[in-house]
Amino acid sequence: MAEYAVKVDHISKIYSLKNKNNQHKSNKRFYALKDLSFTVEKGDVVGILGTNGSGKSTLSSILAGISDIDEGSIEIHGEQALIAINTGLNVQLTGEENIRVKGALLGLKKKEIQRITQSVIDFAELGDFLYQPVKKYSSGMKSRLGFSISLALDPDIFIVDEALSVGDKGFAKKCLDHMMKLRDNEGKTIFFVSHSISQVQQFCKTGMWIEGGRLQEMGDIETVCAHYSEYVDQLNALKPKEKKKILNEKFEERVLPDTKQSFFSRLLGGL
Ligand SMILES: Nc1ncnc2c1ncn2[C@@H]1O[C@H](COP(=O)(O)OP(=O)(O)OP(=O)(O)O)[C@@H](O)[C@H]1O
Repeated sequence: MAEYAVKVDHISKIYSLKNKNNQHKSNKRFYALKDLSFTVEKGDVVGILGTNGSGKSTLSSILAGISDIDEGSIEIHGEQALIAINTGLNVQLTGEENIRVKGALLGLKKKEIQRITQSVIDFAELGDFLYQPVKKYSSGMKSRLGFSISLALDPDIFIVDEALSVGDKGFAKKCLDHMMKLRDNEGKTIFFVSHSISQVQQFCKTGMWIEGGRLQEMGDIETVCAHYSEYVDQLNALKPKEKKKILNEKFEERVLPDTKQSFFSRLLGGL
């Protein structure tokens, strides 16, 4: 049996960019993630850091098996669950129906679905809202439901993408305490995406810093958090004009050269 939970080998994710008028996809392509390689051992708790648009959610959905990769390969050992804002819930259905649908999709028996429902009732503390359509939930309530369903399904690998940022502080603490128990007593593998450096530092063993779609640094949580904080402070200290210039350069580095040649360049190439 492999000792690692995840092995990622030179993966990239490419998106097509739309033209300015937003009507058609252009032939410009963009690296949301570029050439990432890393291994995560079973039982590790990895905090994923990075500024806006750096690629954290893209990586989360790849690790959860929801999004494909365009280059490289990925090996996952164990069942994964993504816990993210607005993911995995059908808003037309009630909370309780969402549990039943999820259970049925996973091929669970009626008794197991009942156990999960009870566990969600106890953990989410949504009261009668569990029987209301999810479209009537606040974002914090959706987070409570999504989190509680994933905990009850008991996967091997949790991918928590900013899911605690919308709930109230009490619920966030309850979730973190619960995940700490899973980390310490059950050796679950956890990926934890958050903009709260202190939360990541407190909870995770390993730090992963993604910047501009690339893996900037991975290692001991204290070191990675210190380097990332320093970078954010430096970025924030820049004048708006300088900051804009750097962000534009970083964006251009991620754009692939046009693959489709214009009519004239094809004509000239043929000469
Ligand atoms: N479906 C898509 N089509 C085109 N581009 C996309 C798509 N999804 C994400 N991107 C782009 O890929 C890049 C990485 O996005 P991602 O959501 O992974 O960043 P992030 O680090 O999670 O950001 P944030 O901290 O703001 O949540 C961004 O530039 C984003 O605009």
